[in-house]
Amino acid sequence: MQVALVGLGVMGKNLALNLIEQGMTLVAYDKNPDAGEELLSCAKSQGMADRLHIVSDLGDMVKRLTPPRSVLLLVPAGELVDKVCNELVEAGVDCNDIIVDCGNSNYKDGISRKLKYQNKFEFATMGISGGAEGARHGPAMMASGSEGGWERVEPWFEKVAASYKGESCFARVGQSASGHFVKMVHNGIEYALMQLIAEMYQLLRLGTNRTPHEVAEIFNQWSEGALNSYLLSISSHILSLETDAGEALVDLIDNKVGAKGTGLWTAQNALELGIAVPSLVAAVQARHLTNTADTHAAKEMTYAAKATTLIELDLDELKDAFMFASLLAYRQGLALIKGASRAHQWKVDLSKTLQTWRAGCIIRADYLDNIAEGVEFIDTLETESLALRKITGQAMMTGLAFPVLSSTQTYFATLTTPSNGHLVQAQRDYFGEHGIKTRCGDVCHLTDLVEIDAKVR
Ligand SMILES: O=C(O)[C@H](O)[C@@H](O)[C@H](O)[C@H](O)COP(=O)(O)O
Repeated sequence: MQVALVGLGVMGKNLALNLIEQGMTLVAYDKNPDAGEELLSCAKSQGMADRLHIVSDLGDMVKRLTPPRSVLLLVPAGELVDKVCNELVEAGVDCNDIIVDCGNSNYKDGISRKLKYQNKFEFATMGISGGAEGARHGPAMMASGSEGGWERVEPWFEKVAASYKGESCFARVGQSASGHFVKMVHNGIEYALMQLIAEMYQLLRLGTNRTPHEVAEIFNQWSEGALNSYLLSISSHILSLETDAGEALVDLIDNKVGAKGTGLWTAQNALELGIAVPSLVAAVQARHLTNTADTHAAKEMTYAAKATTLIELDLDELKDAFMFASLLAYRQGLALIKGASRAHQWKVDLSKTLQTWRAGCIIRADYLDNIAEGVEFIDTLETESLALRKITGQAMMTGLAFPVLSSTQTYFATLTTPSNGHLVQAQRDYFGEHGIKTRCGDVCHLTDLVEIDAKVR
């Protein structure tokens, strides 16, 4: 099986070695010739160079591929994807060929590209998760589209991808560009879980005066149980790392957090679709806040450092609260995928989606076993929901910031306690006559129910 790959950055280079290792013959290209050289020497050192052909331009790539061709793109999201697609068209790809955009592209670009290239070649989208390690040894692959080209490459990707309990973590999750939407939401959940773990660390370290090492120990214990997850394990490892001088590695790192866009898109699309994912949105804004100090606005807002308060914490309660909040982050993400699939008629298969998240990806976690049975069980977790409420209250008393923990508690409380929406509706009708709906279902105005002599001016 011959396949081509454009883009030999961190993900591209590692996926290339994985594809070759799985028996594919690979034609690879990167506009930076050093990237090709580096891949070739890696392949040589692993005795796999015979199935690798580095080409110096896309024209040569197309010539070397036996039709029908399969080309994977792992280039930065944006106009570069179109530049490569157009060059491949000039080089001779045709309607029998499939080009799969595997980068973190915005799904909206995926939708427009499917239309744009429909008479030139099959354009398909696939989200790949797992970082360098995942790409090399088995990533999660969230593909989409029902075109003929997939049947040709699917058996190979099922081998290249991670597997969980004998099942591949490659799947076509739905129609159109839903593969990129699902990967985007994967990253939105990733943001929330990373921030939640950082908040647990902050609460333990500054709220109870523990060292990074002691926090690493606690996370380690949690990883031995149902809370085992990739992000918790790497956080425990990071917190245990020290310099030769005995300094905690984390204390050498600046607090400003980067972001490449998928988290932001998740928040934007949720707001556009009117689907509440407060934990995922809070995680995006938490990153923005770490960069606020540099913004002009901050220069006008000088907040003197505030003292924090130490608290006593029940570690079992903290663990239950963390578990519950983590489950609710997935729940919000799955609700967003469901809502978008309905809005775009993508027929996204949530169980296939969850299967792709079982191994290889960044948000892989043992408790996905439970979620795969359906998220309803979350409502039965009384002890954990009480723990989240209690821990959130205690955390607030420290004076430290817990944007994801608190927004997750609020999300659950909003879904499980009486709403205050009736007053907000009354306010809207009072000043804007926007109308209200009574509990009996009648649509009217306040003045249809009571006499209002004089409104507040
Ligand atoms: O699933 C993955 O393998 C990662 O999510 C990967 O896609 C990348 O590391 C993120 O895009 C980083 O995103 P930020 O730069 O926005 O944190």
